Amino acid sequence: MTDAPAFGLSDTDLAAHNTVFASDALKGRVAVISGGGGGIGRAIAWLYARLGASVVVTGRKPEKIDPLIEALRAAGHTASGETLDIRDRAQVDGFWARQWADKGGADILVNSAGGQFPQAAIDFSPKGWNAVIDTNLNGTWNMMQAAALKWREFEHPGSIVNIVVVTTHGLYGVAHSMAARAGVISLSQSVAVEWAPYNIRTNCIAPGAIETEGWNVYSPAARAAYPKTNPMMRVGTAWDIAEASAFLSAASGNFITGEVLTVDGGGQHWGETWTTGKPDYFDV
Ligand SMILES: CCC/C=C/C(=O)SCCNC(=O)CCNC(=O)[C@H](O)C(C)(C)COP(=O)([O-])OP(=O)([O-])OC[C@H]1O[C@@H](n2cnc3c(N)ncnc32)[C@H](O)[C@@H]1OP(=O)([O-])[O-]
Ligand SMILES: NC(=O)C1=CN([C@@H]2O[C@H](COP(=O)(O)OP(=O)(O)OC[C@H]3O[C@@H](n4cnc5c(N)ncnc54)[C@H](OP(=O)(O)O)[C@@H]3O)[C@@H](O)[C@H]2O)C=CC1
Repeated sequence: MTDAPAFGLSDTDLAAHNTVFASDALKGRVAVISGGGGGIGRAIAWLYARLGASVVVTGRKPEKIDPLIEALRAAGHTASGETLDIRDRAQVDGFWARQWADKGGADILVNSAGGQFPQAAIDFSPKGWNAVIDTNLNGTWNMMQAAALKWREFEHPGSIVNIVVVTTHGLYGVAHSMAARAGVISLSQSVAVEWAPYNIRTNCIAPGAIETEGWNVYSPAARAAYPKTNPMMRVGTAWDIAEASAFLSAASGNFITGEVLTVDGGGQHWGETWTTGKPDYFDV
């Protein structure tokens, strides 16, 4: 079990957390979750499995994925996984080919793989910029297109949820990620139309400050300010995102496509998040 993470919910928490959904809300569905070993992806894997889905978790590090699969199976759920770098198109295509050839295809894709490092934009190195764009924009696209090609080939309906960030207001020190995620949102809105004839829905979730192990890249001072970045004056949990994602993936989302569901405690309307710490210039 990947228990007792430094930040966020443990497998024990996720196995027992209350849910508003019926236990068969995703019965018989196969859900692929990229970044499934991370904080939000792991919560999504637990919730979807508990709602009856067979979950397939992917990520680069087997040490994050393997214990999760073991824990899900020990709890009686159907789970499998593969190591996969979403930036590597050949790996992505190979994964989707195997998923359809040997593992029963897929109905749902959740792209939770992603991330960035906090730095003032003026100091970005070309390599750092490219790493974040490649991960969040190209990597997400690789997974989306590879999934959609299979859904078109097999004339099978599909649903995609992309986990992005709030790009409209108030998140600073991660301009590379803002650029990439704005790209993912626009892309998702475009293909929501283009792929509607294939019965593929594409939506995004924009989380606010959600306490997960992904917060390790932020300084203690930056993290300490996160609860005050929204009018609810607290941070959210990975479960908040998992339930929003389930809403979009399950039948409750059947008439929703091209949407961005913001789950940020109202932070898009009030508050600001400085991942690098707030510069004195703005501290008036
Ligand atoms: C509430 C707040 C909002 C929260 C939002 C969240 O999403 S939270 C949760 C989200 N979770 C996460 O965000 C997960 C954590 N994030 C990551 O894993 C990475 O940021 C990644 C997504 C870019 C992966 O990149 P990768 O696999 O390629 O890893 P790599 O290590 O090889 O880096 C490549 C290059 O990037 C550069 N560079 C990297 N770090 C720094 C830095 N601190 N400083 C400066 N530059 C940095 C550097 O150029 C480096 O190359 P070098 O110079 O070393 O040869
Ligand atoms: N937590 C928060 O406050 C917020 C999070 N988000 C976004 O939500 C998503 C999930 O975040 P969260 O769970 O908190 O972060 P985590 O860092 O816990 O999880 C992200 C996961 O993505 C995986 N990943 C990163 N790069 C790649 C890659 N190239 N190929 C495959 N997998 C990759 C990592 O797995 P591995 O290391 O094994 O590759 C990691 O487990 C991210 O996109 C994040 O930016 C958005 C807003 C706020």
